[in-house]
Amino acid sequence: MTAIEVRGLHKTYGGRKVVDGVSFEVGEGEIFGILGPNGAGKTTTVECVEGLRTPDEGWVKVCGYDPAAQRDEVTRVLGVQLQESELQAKLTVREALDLYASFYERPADRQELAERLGLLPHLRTRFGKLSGGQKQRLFIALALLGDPRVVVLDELTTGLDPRARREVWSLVESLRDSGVTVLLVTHFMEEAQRLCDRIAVLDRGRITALDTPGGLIGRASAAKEISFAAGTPLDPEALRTLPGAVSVRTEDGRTVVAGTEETVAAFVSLLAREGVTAGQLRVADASLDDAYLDLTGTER
Ligand SMILES: Nc1ncnc2c1ncn2[C@@H]1O[C@H](COP(=O)(O)OP(=O)(O)OP(=O)(O)O)[C@@H](O)[C@H]1O
Repeated sequence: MTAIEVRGLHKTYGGRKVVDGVSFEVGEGEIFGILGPNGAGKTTTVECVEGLRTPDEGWVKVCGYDPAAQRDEVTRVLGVQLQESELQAKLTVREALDLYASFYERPADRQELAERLGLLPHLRTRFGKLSGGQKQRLFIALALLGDPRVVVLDELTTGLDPRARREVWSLVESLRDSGVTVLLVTHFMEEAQRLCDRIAVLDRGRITALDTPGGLIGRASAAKEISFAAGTPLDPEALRTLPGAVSVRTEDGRTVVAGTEETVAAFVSLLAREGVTAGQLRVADASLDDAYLDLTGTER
């Protein structure tokens, strides 16, 4: 089953195309990430999915409904994360839950939701007094009040400390486990790598890659990193000319060779040939960070 279908989306502001032919599908129960540099068109794209903006060209379906024309139907199936500025600082958590529950014919059980999101101890706390992690948990609760089949989360963990971020990640995973489809906009590679089943990399309004995190990493020109103690007696030139080697650098007292599977095999042969033992040898997969920089050619 397809939960979200986006076809040939275009949006122009002041003569500049900010979304330029974006198409993708999100399967039911999937966590689908949209990753890209500032101004890539991520928010514009997801706001077209939410029905908050109307595309110049192209169309969107959410659970088969058109967000622009079938608002009521879409409201019933889609949960949208609010931005911080959209809640009054003086509203308590309970009041916010009550207010947003009143928007739905059959809202989810508020008590159960508050419990699931760890908000029970904060029901009487005013929004303005909540920590960053608590605010985000409240936003997730509000997005889930209509018992949606699909939720859109835009930069959910921006500004959170690592512990709060991990808590929010666990919540998103539990959403998926309960069958909810998640469309997630993020700047964080670690977040995308951990949570997303598939990721669309958006750059200057176009999707430049769409794959699983593992698939994207596999496309990085240097899919493997070999590192070892810098004192290991190996000729730098011999390292640079290993087949598939992309770069050789020194980092924190270690020599790091970026390359491919072939580089790793050739490196092992080189050690055997030279009769050298590489101190503190490690071979690691490239990260989504490396793949992202390769795919967008942009610094985040
Ligand atoms: N209503 C608008 N009017 C004019 N320009 C806009 C409007 N909305 C967005 N833009 C421009 O469109 C481009 C894409 O914006 P968008 O917010 O979709 O990008 P983004 O990928 O979400 O960026 P960020 O990661 O910084 O949030 C930006 O250059 C932005 O300035």
